[in-house]
Order: sequence, then structure tokens, then C-alpha cells
Amino acid sequence: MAGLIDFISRKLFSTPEAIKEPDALRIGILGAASIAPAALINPARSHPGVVITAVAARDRTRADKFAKQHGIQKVYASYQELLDDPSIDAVYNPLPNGLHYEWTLKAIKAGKHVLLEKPSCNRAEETRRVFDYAKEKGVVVLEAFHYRFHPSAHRLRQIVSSGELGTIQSLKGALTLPRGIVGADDIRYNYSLGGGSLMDGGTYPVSFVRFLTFAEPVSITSAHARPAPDARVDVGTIATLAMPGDVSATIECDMALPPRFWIVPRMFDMGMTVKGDKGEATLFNFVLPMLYHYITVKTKDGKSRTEKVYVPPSTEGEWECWPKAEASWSTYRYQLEAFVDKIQGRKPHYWVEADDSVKQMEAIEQIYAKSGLGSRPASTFVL
Ligand SMILES: NC(=O)C1=CN([C@@H]2O[C@H](COP(=O)(O)OP(=O)(O)OC[C@H]3O[C@@H](n4cnc5c(N)ncnc54)[C@H](OP(=O)(O)O)[C@@H]3O)[C@@H](O)[C@H]2O)C=CC1
Ligand SMILES: O=C1OC[C@@H](O)[C@H](O)[C@H]1O
Repeated sequence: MAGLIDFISRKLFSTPEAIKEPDALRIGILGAASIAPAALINPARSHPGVVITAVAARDRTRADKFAKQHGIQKVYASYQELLDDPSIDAVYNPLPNGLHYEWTLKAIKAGKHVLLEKPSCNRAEETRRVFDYAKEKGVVVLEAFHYRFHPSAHRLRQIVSSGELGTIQSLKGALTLPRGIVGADDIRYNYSLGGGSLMDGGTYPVSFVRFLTFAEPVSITSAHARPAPDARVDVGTIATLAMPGDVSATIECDMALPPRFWIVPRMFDMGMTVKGDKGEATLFNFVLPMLYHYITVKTKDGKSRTEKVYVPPSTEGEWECWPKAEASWSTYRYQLEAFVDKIQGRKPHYWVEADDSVKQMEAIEQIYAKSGLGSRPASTFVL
């Protein structure tokens, strides 16, 4: 999946290499993770204020190969060695979910800012501790919910908030992948590493529902998990969240949707539909909108329209502090812009606040509790 995203980003959305500023932020990567090129290395190329200077992997040969492939100068054979390098300002943590807590705390202890992959941790309590510690140490930590930095997500929220759809009644969002994309040995199927579909794709529709409604679930009405061979791991989950004001939100995630009627292959679904008493709006592909997306708005007076929002549609109102983006900017490029702005004391165009990340994990844990699978294991790491 990450390889596919990376290939498409490089082929279709590569942006010119920027001339780097002398005081560019030096970022190191913890792990030769598949998502790192798409989420950080490629976006960094066009950012004048960022240089990817180091990578660490548990295996030196793997780190060497990764560094050579991506033109990264320094290589470390352990994550701690990279954290001990005083020339590194910030780290990207794309480790398996169950290691996010430990290595983010260690990075903060080393005085590094952290771009932390989603989901922030296995448990809300761990997320809270991470952000409290970051505050104490005066460093920036950002949960990498990249889709939220792209203008398409904000445009849908603007439509919902404008009242055009009337009183909101329901939302339906998904991130489902057809069978064959995620291998059986993938970290996503490993319970002790924080695996599970809800922890993976499911975090997106949960996060987007919370973003669009400016609210937290009042309760979880229902949650059904389709178990993996390790029954503590969900291959897929479907849940209904009761949101304030009688709004019902259905979220679906799946890492291996079987073909329909055994033969008809399934498509990716990364959409969100919001229905109100005056109309409805759908954002097709809210997760990776840079590849392709559209927003359709249909109102009960018979009108309909389609919008595509690759760059901020205006320079006024809520768009005022958005960067001068190019249409080729990915969600990750927008996210990197905000991460650097925050560290360098500028106002980012959008930010995922600490409390938002904590509440996100609370919602994930509540859904797991309702499905009967329970939260992913708490980290045993003590700082
Ligand atoms: N924002 C986004 O769009 C996406 C985010 N993600 C998130 O990024 C993270 C990584 O995902 P992905 O890149 O697909 O995963 P990978 O399996 O490709 O990478 C995980 C990395 O973790 C390291 N690692 C450390 N300990 C272990 C262990 N015990 N078992 C396995 N790996 C270990 C490995 O590093 P080493 O090189 O040292 O061996 C590996 O490179 C997850 O949190 C996931 O949710 C994933 C995809 C998309
Ligand atoms: O963007 C994504 O889509 C597919 C998932 O497996 C991945 O972890 C997620 O971040």
C-alpha cells in the first residue's frame, strides 16, 4: 500500500527539489518503514526548510540500503544512536503502533520534535503522557493525520458547517482495502505490535467524523469485528457512533475485503458521506485526495454540484493562513509545511492538538471495547 502511494506520488506528483535554507530542520527517521518515502522523504524534497539527514534501522544493512536509495547521508544501526545525534532536530516515528509510545518518549527525552505516525499510541492514557511530556520538554509532537492538512477535508467541513445540508443527521465513512494488499505477516495483523484494522484504516473515518462534527462520540451504539486468525485482531470493523444531537455515524474499515460473490473484486473505499435534512455531501477519497477526489453536493431542491479542491480555494476567511500550495502537493506535503511552521514558531495552517489525539484514542478504545476485542496492549516501557 505504502509502496503504491509512493510510486504514484513520485510518478505523478513529484515537485521540483527546493534549494535548502541554511537553517533547514534536520530530520531523522526511526526505521526503514514502507510509508517513510511517501509520508516524509518525497514531501521534504520540495520543502526548503527540511533536510532528511539520517535513518536508523534495527539492521545496519537494511538502513544502508534505505539511505542509499533515498539519498540520506547518515545511517544508524539503532534508533537510540540516531536520537543521541545532537545534530538532529526532529524525528519521524513510523514504527509499529505498539512502539509509538516508547520511541516517542525516548525522542522527546533526547530533545527532538516528533512527527508521530497515526494512531498516536495503543491507549489514550499513553497519548496523554506523550503530550504532557512533550509540553514539559518544550518540543513539538504531531500525530500524522495527514488528510486533515489537505484543503479537501476542510472544504467538506465548511460545507457541513455552512448549513447548506440543513441539520446533520448521519455520516458514513470508510477505509476498506481489497484482499491481497496487506500480507499475513504485516505488522497490522500483529496484536502485540498494536495491530488491527480499527487501529489502521479505521482511525481515519473515526478521526474524520470527529473533525466534521467538532464533537466526540456520546456512546458507541454498535461495533462488530471480523476476526483475523489471531482473534484479538480485527481484519475489519463496522461500528455506529452516537454523536451529540442525535447524529449517527457509521464507520467501516477492512484490511482484506473478500471478493463479492467470491469472484467480483472489491475496490478501495476511502469516502465520507454526510447527510442532513436539506441535502447530502460526499467526499470521494478523503484519505489520499491528491491522487484523485471530488466533493458532490446534492440538495433536496434538486440542485447538485461537484468540487475538486487540490489547493486552498481562497486566501480569505478560514483559508487566510493557508500556504501558497501547488496542485501537486500531497496531504503529506501540506502536513510537513505545518510541522515545520509550528517548530519554527510560525502559525501552521492547521494543527492536530494534543487533546484531539487523546480523544481520538479514547474513541478507538471505546469501539474496541464495544466489539469485545478490547484495547491493544499497554506498553510496558517505563521512561
Ligand atoms: N500516514 C499514512 O498514510 C500511513 C501511516 N502508516 C503508519 O506508519 C506506521 C508504519 O507502517 P508501515 O510503514 O506500513 O510499516 P512497515 O512494517 O513497513 O514499517 C515499520 C517499521 O518498524 C520497524 N520495526 C521496529 N520493530 C519492529 C518489529 N518488532 N516488527 C516489525 N517492524 C518493526 C521496522 O524498522 P527497521 O527498518 O528498523 O526494521 C519497520 O521499518 C504504522 O504506525 C502505520 O499505522 C502506515 C501507512 C500509511
Ligand atoms: O493511509 C493508509 O491506508 C492504508 C493503511 O493500511 C495505512 O496504514 C493507512 O495509514
